[in-house]
Amino acid sequence: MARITLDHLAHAYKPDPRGPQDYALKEINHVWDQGGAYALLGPSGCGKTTLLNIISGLVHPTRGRIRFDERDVTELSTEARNIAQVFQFPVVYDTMSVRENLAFPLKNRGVPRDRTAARVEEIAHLLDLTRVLDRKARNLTADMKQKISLGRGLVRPDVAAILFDEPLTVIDPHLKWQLRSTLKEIHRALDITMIYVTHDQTEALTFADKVVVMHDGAVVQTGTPEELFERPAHTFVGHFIGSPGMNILPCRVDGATAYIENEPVSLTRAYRTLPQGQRIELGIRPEFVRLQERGDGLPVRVRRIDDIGRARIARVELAGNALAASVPETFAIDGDEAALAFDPRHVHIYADGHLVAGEPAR
Ligand SMILES: Nc1ncnc2c1ncn2[C@@H]1O[C@H](COP(=O)(O)OP(=O)(O)OP(=O)(O)O)[C@@H](O)[C@H]1O
Repeated sequence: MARITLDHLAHAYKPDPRGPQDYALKEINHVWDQGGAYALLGPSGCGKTTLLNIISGLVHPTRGRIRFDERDVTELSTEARNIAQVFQFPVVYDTMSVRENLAFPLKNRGVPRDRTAARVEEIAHLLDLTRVLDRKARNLTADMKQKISLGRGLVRPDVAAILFDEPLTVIDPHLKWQLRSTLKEIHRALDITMIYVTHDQTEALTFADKVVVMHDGAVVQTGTPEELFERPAHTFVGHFIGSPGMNILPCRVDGATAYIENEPVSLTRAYRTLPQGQRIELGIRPEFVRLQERGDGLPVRVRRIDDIGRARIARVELAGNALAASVPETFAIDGDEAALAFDPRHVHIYADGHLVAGEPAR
């Protein structure tokens, strides 16, 4: 078990990288605490697998060091790093029984038989595999096989960390929810550092205590699910997390007021020194924008109202910008004219995509 430190780590697949555009992984400095449940979240091609492969030792980084506790492991093989990995597709021995599959990583390392047997029982119990322990893996479904792969990753108690790369890809949708919660419980029970790579925000937010969000080869925010929701550090995080994502609108800011075209929006923070020449935008999540009758608030045109089960979301147009807003249960629309009320505590200001802190408005 270990704390994993990434120290000025960067990677380019090209042999002679010149600018940031040549790096699949731009410089990252990060500490994965011992025992943490982390998700590495981002769209396809953002560099998640590259980073995971650097941690496991499958890829040697172009620059920087990687340490497990105080030990520099940058030059060590995967084997020597003592990392367990679970991939998208099951890695099981078809001719072996489930019990033999689970025992394999321990047998390989010379763990005594009685300890192996007890650990296999424990992991099988956590994954609900007890009743199939003596069946051959060959005859099981893809879901079950992936559970065995998970079990083989989890079975070694001494690993520095377990890395999961999109482990639920082959799992049947109705089982995914169940297995996500199971993995979370297993993390609590085993106290092992786990890093879970996914492009699926639901998987990341259910599994992880801390989520590392990547975009275009760079980490754009590391935070708890609440922090990512409440205070996205980058417009990409606002947009990528949430359903629908954050509304992001071009604006002009004067002290503690933002203007969308000429419509004023009050802010709880003041922005006296916004960077010159950068793209200034306002971000607010649909959950904090309320649709109401024309009168007070920003005038909008309602394009449509979607019922998304737990809420109604209005798609509206404000000064030529498309926005999503919450529709209160009691609100009934007449025609397409309405207004919006922004909760000022949840309005954020961004410069070239990055959150600007501002100061408390007086
Ligand atoms: N072996 C390789 N050689 C050259 N370029 C690569 C290699 N592996 C990945 N890349 C490139 O590096 C970038 C990051 O890829 P990576 O696989 O790390 O992203 P990802 O976020 O894991 O995406 P996905 O979920 O699709 O696997 C992409 O532009 C990809 O094309």
